[in-house]
This record gives sequence, structure tokens and C-alpha cells, in this order.
Amino acid sequence: MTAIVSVRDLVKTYDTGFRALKSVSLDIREGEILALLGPNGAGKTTLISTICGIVRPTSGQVTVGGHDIASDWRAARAMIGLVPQEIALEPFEKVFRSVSYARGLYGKPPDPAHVERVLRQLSLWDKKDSAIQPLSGGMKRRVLIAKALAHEPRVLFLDEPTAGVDVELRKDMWAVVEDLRAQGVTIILTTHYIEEAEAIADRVGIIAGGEILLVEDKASLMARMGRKELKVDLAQPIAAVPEALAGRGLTLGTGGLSLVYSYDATQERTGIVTLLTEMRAAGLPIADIATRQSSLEDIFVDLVRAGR
Ligand SMILES: Nc1ncnc2c1ncn2[C@@H]1O[C@H](COP(=O)(O)OP(=O)(O)OP(=O)(O)O)[C@@H](O)[C@H]1O
Repeated sequence: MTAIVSVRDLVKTYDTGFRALKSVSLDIREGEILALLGPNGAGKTTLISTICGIVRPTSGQVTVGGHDIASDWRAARAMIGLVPQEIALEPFEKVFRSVSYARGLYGKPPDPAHVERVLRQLSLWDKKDSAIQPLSGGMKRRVLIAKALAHEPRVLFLDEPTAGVDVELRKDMWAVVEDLRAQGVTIILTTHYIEEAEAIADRVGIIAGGEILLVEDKASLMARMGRKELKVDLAQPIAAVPEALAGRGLTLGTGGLSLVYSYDATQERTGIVTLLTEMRAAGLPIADIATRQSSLEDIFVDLVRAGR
């Protein structure tokens, strides 16, 4: 797959002297959904704003579809749609007009058929003549997406598309994103919600302190770093891990009522059977057992901690 956006050694130092991006390099593949995950202040918005030409980089290079965002900005910008974090819309403007106007801002000739397609795709067609103000929060977000798609961009940036949105609406947004990808739009979204990346991303980029810690296929990241945990519930509490099981890396759960064993599920020999046998031999009153796959969240927390 070819890179549609290429970021090389990007540095951004704000006027305050704060270095928000420290030599970031990143290739975004055509047609993918890339989720940029990172804690508050990691530099996510700075990165996408720089790619979109809103923030001027201190140094480094960005190309979009081969067009340099500095020397060939008009062509680069035409390929990009940006859905900002904040809902900033003209309250009295009508939906259709607002989206058509957004198209005009890119110097594209009016194309009511395209605007109709976009509004239909976002389930906004029956709201086309409505003013924006009375629309629900979810509908307003859809209008923002429609505006960003008005000029037929090939790359869509969504900055925190579901911040402060309820669960139902979040799933709704995910469906919209999947739909857009199915039409060949490359999508980059920033998010705090790890479950969001887990649900829809093809690749995950983790950014912290202005640096990209990793970019990897979600599935391989989870397989590579994912660990499993075996939790053994005990019928009676114990004060400490029995001597016979020392060196097994067990942790005692709260109240001494469980033992937790962490293992690499990709290994042929996980050690579970031996462990359970040893537990019985040690006379532990096993009440129940359960396993848990570590989530992207566990991986993320570990990585960000290690990166500090
Ligand atoms: N215009 C600015 N002037 C000075 N510092 C800024 C400016 N904009 C952002 N910063 C700082 O740069 C850092 C990165 O900010 P940025 O908004 O890119 O992070 P983020 O990862 O998007 O965070 P959040 O998840 O909170 O939106 C923060 O420490 C922020 O305070």
C-alpha cells in the first residue's frame, strides 16, 4: 500500500518555546483508518493541524498525495478534509447551504449532486433545509463531517470525533467512519478512547510528549504485546503466596481471595496446567478460574509509562 500522507522529521516549537512535536515521522497508507492515541497534551492536535496547514511547522516536511504542504499547499489542502474538535457552525445557516458553501471555499464549482450524496450518506438529507441550531449534537457533528467532505477530499482528519458523546452516538459515528473508508477515504482520527481505536482502527499510532512511540497494525500490536491473565479465586483467603509457589510470579488479589498469573498466550507452553497442579498440591482451595486478555488499554498505559 502506498503512503498518501508522508511526514518527515516534523518539529513544532510554539512561540512560548514549548516543543510540541519532536521530530515526528509517519507514513499514512492510502485507504486505512489510523487512530492516533495519546494522553492530553501529547501533540495529537498539533500534528494533524500541521498536516492540514493550520499550524506552521518549525522544521520538517509533509506531503499529501505527493504535494508539499508548504510549497504546493493549494493542491495539498484540496486533498484534505478536517473535522475539528470544537463544534463551530453558523447557527442560522441551513444545512445544504452550509455544506455547499464549504465546497466553494476550496474553489470547487457548485455540485449539488455531490452535496446530496454526502448528506444522504450521513443521514442528513431530510435535514437539508433545517437551520443548524435546532439539530441535536450528533447531527451537528455529522454536519461538520459533511462540510469536511464537501470538496471531495481523499484524506479525512477527525479530531476527537466522539469526545463527550454518548455510547449510542459513538457507535453511530464509528459506522459513519467505516462507511467512508469503504468508499476509499483515508481516515486519521485522534482519540482518548482506547476502545475507539480498538473498535475501528486498522493501525494505531501512540503519541506522547511530542513523539510517536509506535505505529503498528492493531491486530499485530495486540498479538505481540497482549498478555493473558489467569485469575484463580480461592474459597478461603490466604495471607501470602505459598512457599511452594514462590518464583511463579503470582500476585495475591485483594483480601487474599485470589491469585493472578500473567502469561504469554502466544507461547506453546503457558505453564497453566503445571501451575494448577501445583496449586492443588499446595492444598489451595480453588473456587473458580477465569482468564482475561490484556486490552489495548493495558498496552497503551505500559508504553506511555515506559516512554516517560
Ligand atoms: N498555540 C499554542 N501555543 C503554545 N503551546 C501550545 C499551543 N497549542 C498547543 N500547545 C501545547 O502543545 C502541547 C500539545 O498540544 P496538543 O493540543 O497538540 O495536544 P493533544 O495531544 O491534542 O492534547 P488533547 O488530547 O488534550 O487535545 C500541549 O502542551 C499544549 O499546551
